[in-house]
Amino acid sequence: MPASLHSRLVGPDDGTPGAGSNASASAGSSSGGAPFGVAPAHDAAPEAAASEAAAVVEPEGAMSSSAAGAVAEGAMPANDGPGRGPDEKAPSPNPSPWSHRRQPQPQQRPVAAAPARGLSPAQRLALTLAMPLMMMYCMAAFAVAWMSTFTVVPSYILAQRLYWTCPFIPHIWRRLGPLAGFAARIGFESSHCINILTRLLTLPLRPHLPSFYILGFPKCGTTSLAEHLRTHPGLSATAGLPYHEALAKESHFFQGVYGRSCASSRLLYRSCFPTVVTRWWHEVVRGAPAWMCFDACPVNACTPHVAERIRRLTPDAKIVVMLRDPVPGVFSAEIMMRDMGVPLEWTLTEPVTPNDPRFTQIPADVASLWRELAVLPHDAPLPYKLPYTLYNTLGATLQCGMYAELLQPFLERFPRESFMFINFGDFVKDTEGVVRQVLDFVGLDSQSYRHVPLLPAMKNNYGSRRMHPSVKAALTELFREPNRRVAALLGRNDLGWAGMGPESA
Ligand SMILES: Nc1ncnc2c1ncn2[C@@H]1O[C@H](COP(=O)(O)OS(=O)(=O)O)[C@@H](OP(=O)(O)O)[C@H]1O
Repeated sequence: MPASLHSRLVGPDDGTPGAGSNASASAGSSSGGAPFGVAPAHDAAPEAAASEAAAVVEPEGAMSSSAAGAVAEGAMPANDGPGRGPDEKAPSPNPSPWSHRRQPQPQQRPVAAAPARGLSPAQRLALTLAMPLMMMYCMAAFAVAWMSTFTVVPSYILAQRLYWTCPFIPHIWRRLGPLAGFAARIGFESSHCINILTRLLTLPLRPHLPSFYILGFPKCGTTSLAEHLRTHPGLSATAGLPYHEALAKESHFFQGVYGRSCASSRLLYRSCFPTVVTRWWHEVVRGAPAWMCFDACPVNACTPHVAERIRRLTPDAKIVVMLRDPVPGVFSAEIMMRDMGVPLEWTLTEPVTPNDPRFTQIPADVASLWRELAVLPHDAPLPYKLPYTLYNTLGATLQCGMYAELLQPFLERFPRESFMFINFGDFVKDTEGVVRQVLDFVGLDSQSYRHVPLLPAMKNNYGSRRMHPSVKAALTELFREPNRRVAALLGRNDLGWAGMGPESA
C-alpha cells in the first residue's frame, strides 16, 4: 500500500483515522467553555433560554459554542420515553419547557463538526486496483485460520490468551445439555479461533482505529444506536464477535487484550476493526464520501481503567454516552443475564426489606476492585476477578449505574467538546433525530442516512418482567444521590429519572 494512503487511513502519527482527528480539532477549536460541549444551563428560565437559542445565527460551516451546545442539548431532553417496561416513567404529554427547548428545530440543526475526509480519487483508484490481491489475501488468511484451527491445537490456546471469552457463553452451552452443549462449545471455540486468527493474519490490511466510541452505559440503548449507525454508508462498527452477529459492535478489547505497551496494543486493537476492503466497499462501491469505524462496547464506561487506555490509543476520538435511569437499567441487565442462563445469586423480582444491604450500598469487594482499576497502570494486566465480578454480581451491576463517578476518568482525559450525552428517553422518543445528531457530531453526512426502524429482536430486549416495588424503592434511594451528581455534571436539575425532580427532592 502506498505510504501516503496508509498514513491517510491510519492518521499521521498516533494511529487515529484522519477523519476523527479532523472532526475533533474543529469542534475543539470552537469550545464555548461550557461543560460537555453543552451550552450553559438555563434551568431557572428555560423559556428565555429557548428564545436566546433561537436567536443565534450560525456562521456557515463553523461550529460555534451554541452549535456545540445544540448537538448535546438536542440529544439530552428530560423524561424517559414510551415503550418502556412497567418500571419506567411514561413521557409527559406536555413536555417540559426544558425538553421543548431541546427539540432540534430545522434552522437550529447542529452544524456538523467538520466533514469527515474520505480517500482522494488517486487513493480510491489505487485501492480499487489492489483490491483483487487484497481479497485473495483475506480469503487465504481465512483458509489458513480455518485449517490451523482444526489442525493446530495451540491455536486454541492462542485464542484463549489473546482474547477474552465472554463469560455468558459457558452458561449458554451448559443450558443446552451435555451433547448439544459440547457441540455448541466446539462450534463456538473454533469459530472464535478462526475469527481471531483471520483478524491477526490480515492485520496489515487493518490500519483503522475507531474515530468514536459509544462508550456506554450498558442497557441504555447502545445496541440500537450502533445498529442504526451501521446502516450509514460511511460507518462500520468493530469486526464483531463470532458468537453473536448483533454484537458486532463490541470489541471487549479493554476488558481482555491490551498489550504490554502502547504500540503493541494499538496493533492488536486494529485487529478488531474492518479491513481496507471494507473501506473500499463503503467509499468506492457504496459511494460514501468518507468512512470511519467505531467501538460500541458499553462496558468500557463501567471500568475506570479504560479511560487512560482509550486516551493513549485514540486521543482524538469522540465519545458518545447514552444514559438511562439506572433503576430500570439494572433490571434490564438482570433480565438479560437470567435469560442468557447466567446463574445469578440475586433477583429483583422478589420483595426486600427496606435496609437490605444488597441494595443500600456497593459491596466492599466490588468497591475495592473498582478502586484498584482506577489506579491500574495502563499496561498492567487486569485483575483476574474482573470478568466474573463485572458480569455475574449484583454489586458490579449496581456499580455500573454510578454514572458520574464512572465518567470522571474520561472527563479528566478528554476535552469537553469530545462528549455527546444522550438520554435514553429522548432516544426512544425520537430515534431518527438522535441518530442524525450523532452523525453530525462525529462529522459524517447525516443526509445520507436512511432511517429504518429496527426489528424488536435487534433492540436487545430480553422480555419484560416486573421489578418488585420494594426493590424499586430501594434502588431509587441508592441511586438518588449519584443521579443528582450526573445531573449536576450535565448542568441539569432533573433528568426525568425516578428519584429526581422537585417531587422527590
Ligand atoms: N428504540 C428503542 N425503544 C425502546 N427500548 C429500546 C430501544 N432500543 C433499545 N432499547 C432498550 O435498551 C435496552 C438494551 O440496551 P443495550 O443495547 O445498551 O444493552 S447492552 O448493554 O448492549 O446489552 C433494552 O432495554 P429493556 O427492554 O429494558 O431490557 C432495550 O429494549
